[in-house]
Amino acid sequence: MSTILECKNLSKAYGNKTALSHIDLALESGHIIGLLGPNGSGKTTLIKLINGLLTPSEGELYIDQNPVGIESKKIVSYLPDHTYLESNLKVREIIDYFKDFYDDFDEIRAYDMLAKLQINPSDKLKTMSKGTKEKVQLILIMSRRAKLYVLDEPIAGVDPAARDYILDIILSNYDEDATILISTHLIADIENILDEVIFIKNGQIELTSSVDEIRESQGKSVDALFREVFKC
Ligand SMILES: Nc1ncnc2c1ncn2[C@@H]1O[C@H](COP(=O)(O)OP(=O)(O)OP(=O)(O)O)[C@@H](O)[C@H]1O
Repeated sequence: MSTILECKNLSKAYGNKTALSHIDLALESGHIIGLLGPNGSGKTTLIKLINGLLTPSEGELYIDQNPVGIESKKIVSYLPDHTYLESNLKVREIIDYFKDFYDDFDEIRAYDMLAKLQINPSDKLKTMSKGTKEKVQLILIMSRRAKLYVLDEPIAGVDPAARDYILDIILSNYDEDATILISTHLIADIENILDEVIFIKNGQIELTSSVDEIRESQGKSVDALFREVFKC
């Protein structure tokens, strides 16, 4: 197992507003990790730094031993918290774009997941419900053979009945030595697939732990511990 992501004394401020403060973090490959914290705690800021959409105010960030840049972008598959796909396109046209754009895009995997979720590749995005659009975007992101998947609120718009099914599909399609970092508020829905959690509060790491450790040492679920730690 190797370190897929490392933050050293990482800070980010927007003007005089500190969003992340002196974060030290190392993530091992081969795990599914929940990035959990209340609104405004710094999750999206960290995710944007990982993806090179923001630059640190201080400190360093390495992905698979490389600083964030062209090399790291080749191995990170990123699902942002908003839709950016052109809504006038059909799903199969977007798949063609992804194939051209990413060497590691696995078309067969994408069509297989679409079929399992009964999404017609000939449909245009603009004809789909918000939840179905989110499913399509997630399928595209998970169809890359990336080393690190970074998912910002992946199932927020998906109905509860479909969430487990989607999570199963994600799990059955990703390589076991890859890493998934998931930011979510839907902890109870997702905690069964998590190996590790990071609790983040006011831009600082409050806790990093394996899920098993939380259950064994605290005798509670991640969701219950989160509610306790972040009680308003
Ligand atoms: N562009 C910006 N300009 C100024 N402040 C910002 C900007 N983006 C985020 N912030 C601030 O940085 C802090 C962290 O925000 P961030 O979006 O990273 O939190 P989050 O944990 O992702 O929140 P949520 O769960 O609500 O999505 C917040 O206080 C937020 O107001």
